[in-house]
Amino acid sequence: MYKLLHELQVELGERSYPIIIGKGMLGEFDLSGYVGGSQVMIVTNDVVAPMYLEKAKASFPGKTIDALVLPDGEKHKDWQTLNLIFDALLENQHTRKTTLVALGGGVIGDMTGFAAACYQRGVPFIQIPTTLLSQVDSSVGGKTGINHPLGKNMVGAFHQPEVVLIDTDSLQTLPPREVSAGLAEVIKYGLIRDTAFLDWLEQAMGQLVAFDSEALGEAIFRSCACKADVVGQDERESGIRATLNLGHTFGHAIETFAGYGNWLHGEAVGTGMIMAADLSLREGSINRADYDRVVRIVLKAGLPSQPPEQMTPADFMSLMAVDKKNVDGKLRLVLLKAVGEAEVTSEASPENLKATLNAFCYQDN
Ligand SMILES: NC(=O)c1ccc[n+]([C@@H]2O[C@H](COP(=O)([O-])OP(=O)(O)OC[C@H]3O[C@@H](n4cnc5c(N)ncnc54)[C@H](O)[C@@H]3O)[C@@H](O)[C@H]2O)c1
Ligand SMILES: O=C(O)C(=O)C[C@@H](O)[C@H](O)[C@H](O)COP(=O)(O)O
Ligand SMILES: [Zn+2]
Repeated sequence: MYKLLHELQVELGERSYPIIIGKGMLGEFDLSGYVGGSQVMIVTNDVVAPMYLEKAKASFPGKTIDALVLPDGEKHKDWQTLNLIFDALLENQHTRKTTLVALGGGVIGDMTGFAAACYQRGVPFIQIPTTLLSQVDSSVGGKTGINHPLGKNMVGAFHQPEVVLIDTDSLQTLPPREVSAGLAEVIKYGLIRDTAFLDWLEQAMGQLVAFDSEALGEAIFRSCACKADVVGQDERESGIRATLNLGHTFGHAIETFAGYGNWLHGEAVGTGMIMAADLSLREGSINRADYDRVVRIVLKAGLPSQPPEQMTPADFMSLMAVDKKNVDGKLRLVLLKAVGEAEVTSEASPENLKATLNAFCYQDN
């Protein structure tokens, strides 16, 4: 029998939905009430399927279930793989009443959500995230999409799920590197809006990297609460939601430069948050002790603190020029006003930005 730990609600009027967090949920918790029609298509990958697909099927009693197993990895978050979802839906005669189910990490969640946003002009979908990163971040909020060779998440749609089901037991099979990657987004919430959470993370980090189930459950709950609150205020990123991008302007540039999948998203965000903190220090909005605090917690989570060796300041500048936050050709960055408070600004001094890039890149332009 499952154990329900927490239930939260993302408040978005008629698009509101619950986030259900517990242990032993997969296969035990009945999700069929969230499926409008009779058809379900579970989309997963070749790493997750052997571990969790049969269990996931058992969460939809009474439904006709098809499953699609995609190749694993960030490098497959692309048009070709997305098309495999449409192929499978059409080959199996899925109608407008079908429900897609994303079973896996953020890559599967983003692609399945985007397929759901597009298929026959939009069908419902359910998120069953199985990585720490997807449980604390990507399964909540309705950002869906794929990568383009020239930029991360450049093609996509906002499309909210019907429900997010989080089984914390699934984390026990994750490689340690993936837990660290998920912790980057967890730390992000502390840095942008919750100093009490950051204090807690500093003392709980040892347990978190050691897969302590209770600590992970708490981190997931508090992260989802932060994200649900932000998304509830600003579903389509016209304001406060952009602060969830702390570290991502630098981080997305790193992921694109390195070739999708060579740096994990969370690793790039970890280094990106340190670079954003360095720029915030140069801008005079945080002090040296704050900066050191950011570096310490990122390192304690087992994340990298330097971009790839071959990456130059010019590489950063050209890749950051396609960031989705930019307006009228002007870079907009998320910087720290304090530890626990973030702002989106296009006013960072070009000299300070140059100094940050020079400080972190091994190579000159
Ligand atoms: N939509 C959003 O709001 C949002 C937020 C953050 C990140 N993202 C996106 O999410 C992606 C990163 O997600 P991710 O870190 O989950 O990566 P991922 O989906 O690639 O999963 C990481 C690895 O873990 C494997 N895996 C999944 N569950 C497992 C389990 N329980 N046990 C063992 N292995 C398991 C996967 O197959 C994969 O190899 C990026 O594409 C990023 O851009 C989106
Ligand atoms: O939900 C959001 O909003 C975020 O920015 C969460 C990020 O962690 C996530 O990586 C997101 O996919 C980035 O979005 P993008 O619009 O910068 O591509
Ligand atoms: Zn992210």
